[in-house]
Amino acid sequence: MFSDAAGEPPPTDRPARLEWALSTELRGPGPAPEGAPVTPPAEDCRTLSPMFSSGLIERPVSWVALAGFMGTGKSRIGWELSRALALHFVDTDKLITRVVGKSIPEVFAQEGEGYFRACEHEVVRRVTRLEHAVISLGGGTFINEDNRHELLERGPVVVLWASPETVYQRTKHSDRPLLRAEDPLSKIRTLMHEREPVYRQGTIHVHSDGRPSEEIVEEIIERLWAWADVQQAWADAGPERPELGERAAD
Ligand SMILES: Nc1ncnc2c1ncn2[C@@H]1O[C@H](COP(=O)(O)OP(=O)(O)O)[C@@H](O)[C@H]1O
Ligand SMILES: O=C(O)C1=C[C@@H](OP(=O)(O)O)[C@@H](O)[C@H](O)C1
Ligand SMILES: [Mg+2]
Repeated sequence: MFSDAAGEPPPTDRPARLEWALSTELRGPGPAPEGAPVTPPAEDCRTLSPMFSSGLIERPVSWVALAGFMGTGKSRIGWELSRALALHFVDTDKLITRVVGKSIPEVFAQEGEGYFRACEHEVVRRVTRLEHAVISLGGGTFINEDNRHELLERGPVVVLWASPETVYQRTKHSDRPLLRAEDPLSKIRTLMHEREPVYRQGTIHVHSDGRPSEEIVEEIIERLWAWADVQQAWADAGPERPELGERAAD
């Protein structure tokens, strides 16, 4: 059932499978996620342009993760953002489905949520070591404290936000195991309310309600430039930078 583009069977143990799945993902951008515009690349770019790691492309960051509730657009916006910034794209859910060899609903049903969360953690540890990548997380990935810590240590985490109603509209025809309920909208409201304080710990927050994806991507890039400028200013200030208390009094 599984073979990579070269026809090689994947390894059987999980860490090696993870490396294998990542290497196949990083070979090229793969198909656009559901709903994303399929814009033909300027050149055949199964692999990214050699310029992408050469320092010749100006971009605010060379690694960024997208977090947020289910249906806020992490997978789609992440893919579009990766095209705009000429970075690799990794969707952690997609990676898990490749590693385990099952869809996300099958993993939840057959292996249990705990197993899925363990896979998620392994994937986080691996993707935080990548260079030149946009990482779209699953909705629960950032909720785990260890994952959150590792991600925020690595780089900016952009949190996408949407109202429960928008999330419901965007997810009602898909199978998200956690949203299988008699009243999915209530389930969305409850779970979103529980998770909201944790999502607030992200670096940059962007609303996605009623906005076309291009506009969201544009805002993320602008906000990443502003964030990178601040990081640079702090780095330039060196050890003489004021303590937090002094800054607050400025
Ligand atoms: N800004 C947007 N406007 C309209 N539809 C969107 C937008 N962002 C995402 N979608 C659609 O909503 C659905 C869920 O998006 P997805 O990227 O899978 O969300 P997530 O990964 O956060 O669960 C997909 O069908 C996607 O095309
Ligand atoms: O919020 C969550 O706990 C989950 C979100 C899903 O990803 P999306 O946010 O991409 O739908 C997927 O990882 C899994 O169904 C669990
Ligand atoms: Mg997703």
